[in-house]
Amino acid sequence: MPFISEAASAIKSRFGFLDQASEPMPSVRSSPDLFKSAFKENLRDDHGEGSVNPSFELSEDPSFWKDHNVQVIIRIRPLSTSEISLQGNSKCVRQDSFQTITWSGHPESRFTFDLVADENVSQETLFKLSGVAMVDNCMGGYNSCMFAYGQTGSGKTHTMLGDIDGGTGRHGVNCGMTPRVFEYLFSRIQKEKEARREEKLKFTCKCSFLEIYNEQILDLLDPSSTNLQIREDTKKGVYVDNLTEVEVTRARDVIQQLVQGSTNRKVAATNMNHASSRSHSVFTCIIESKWEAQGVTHHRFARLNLVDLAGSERLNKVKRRQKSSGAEGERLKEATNINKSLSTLGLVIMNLVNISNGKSLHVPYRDSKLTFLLQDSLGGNSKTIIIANISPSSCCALETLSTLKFAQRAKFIRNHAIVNEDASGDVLAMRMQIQQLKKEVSRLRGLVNGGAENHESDVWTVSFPGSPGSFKWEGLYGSVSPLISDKRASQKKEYEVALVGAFRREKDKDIALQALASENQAAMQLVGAKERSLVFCCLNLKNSFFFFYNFLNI
Ligand SMILES: Nc1ncnc2c1ncn2[C@@H]1O[C@H](COP(=O)(O)OP(=O)(O)OP(=O)(O)O)[C@@H](O)[C@H]1O
Repeated sequence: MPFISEAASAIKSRFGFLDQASEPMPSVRSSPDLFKSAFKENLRDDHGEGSVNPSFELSEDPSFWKDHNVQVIIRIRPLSTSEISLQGNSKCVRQDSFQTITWSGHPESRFTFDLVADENVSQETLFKLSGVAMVDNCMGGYNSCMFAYGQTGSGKTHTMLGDIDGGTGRHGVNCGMTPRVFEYLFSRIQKEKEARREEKLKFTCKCSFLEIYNEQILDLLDPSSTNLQIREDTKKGVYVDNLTEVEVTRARDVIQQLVQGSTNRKVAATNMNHASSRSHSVFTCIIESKWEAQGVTHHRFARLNLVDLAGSERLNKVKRRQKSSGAEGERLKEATNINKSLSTLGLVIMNLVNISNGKSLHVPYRDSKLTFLLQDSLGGNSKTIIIANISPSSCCALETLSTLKFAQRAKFIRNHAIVNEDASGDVLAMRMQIQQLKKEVSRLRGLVNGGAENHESDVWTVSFPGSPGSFKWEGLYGSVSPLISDKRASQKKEYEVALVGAFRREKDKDIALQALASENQAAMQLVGAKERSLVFCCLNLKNSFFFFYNFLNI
């Protein structure tokens, strides 16, 4: 499809892809391979042959998302030719294992993450390690978010979008996370629908695509709209007012939206002469499903956010470049806005970490559009993956250290993801559900009250909106080590979230039950009234009959 390939090249330039010819990435033959044998085949697929030597065992933990809601991955891109011409092959980082990386400046600093992916980790492998689980989480009803962080040119767009080949329907080696995620999402939807045909399982997926440029939200699927506003709603959560939502039923629809949105970004870029890196982009898909089981209709909902953040840049660099290019203050304004929103992001993360360590702090979500929009993904109801992209070159040592520090802090964020699910149905089925929910509540209560050690100084009481009563939480902030206290705090939070969800569902069921009961009562009254009017009619008829009978006899 010529449209797709034209637009694909538009995306590449709009999103800051450099032409491979002008900026070739040398292949690093001697670097270590991160993969377990399970991934070698994919690596061969992508690279044409198994040319890399494994040295780090990559251990994927299938139960990771059961115990965690935030995953932090470091992705190291290959050295670029310009970096090689500046500093040769000199690197500022050294990878020690599949989870640890050392920044080799002064002082030397070692960092541990959920995964460190070096320059040999293919797009496909990265997708298998993070994208697959993210889609699975969404299918399970969890809000999910992936965002790419890093300095300008560190590989964020390569990771999130890569090269799009919308025409053939097959992924190229450099195809990024987003197209792969949707390809997998729709294949899973198809399989689920086939496997659960008797439950009448139905899915609806709606996409939107926006950018935050100079603290203004622009709809990339409707270029005529400007400065859209963020709203908050108890039911919908945080959303952007008047943002175009397009229903999609297959991966190709999504790619079309990506292409369309990215082309709109390119037009803006041509007119305003700003590059892709000057805006944050957020591609969102809302996945809703509906099915029937035991007379109850279930609804499930999940929001998937894929975020390509603008790259940070030191302002003195921008000023220097501005002087040499003669560009007006626009570039500086962009860079200032980007740095401001990224530092708000950093502050939000720092405060969230301090809160999870027991401090009481305000989280400045509303200080930037980015953090306001992503507040559920940061410390809220979401399972979140942060891919921090870095350049290994010594000439980016300070930027790389700053990204590693950011990622390190982000590792301590505690999110509280819950399954977004609801059910409605007939009275009997709902009664059964209430019974089950009551059992769930008493089980959770037992866990909360019985699971913790008894620290008398730490007894406190919590009550939830709509809950039948309050419950006691004992022994949280006693003389325990910060690590244990942290674990307990997070467990407690999880129980709290589960309880709130259970109480909310129980309350909803009670309300629905009451509504049905009053409907029933009204129906009974109606029947009563009908019966009375029928008796009245019969009496009238009888009287009339006797009247005519007597009349005729006369
Ligand atoms: N893992 C990788 N393997 C091969 N090439 C890569 C990798 N990561 C990035 N690149 C290349 O590096 C260049 C810069 O990457 P990219 O445009 O993705 O950076 P970015 O972080 O999005 O930059 P910006 O913030 O300016 O938008 C591109 O040519 C891209 O193809």
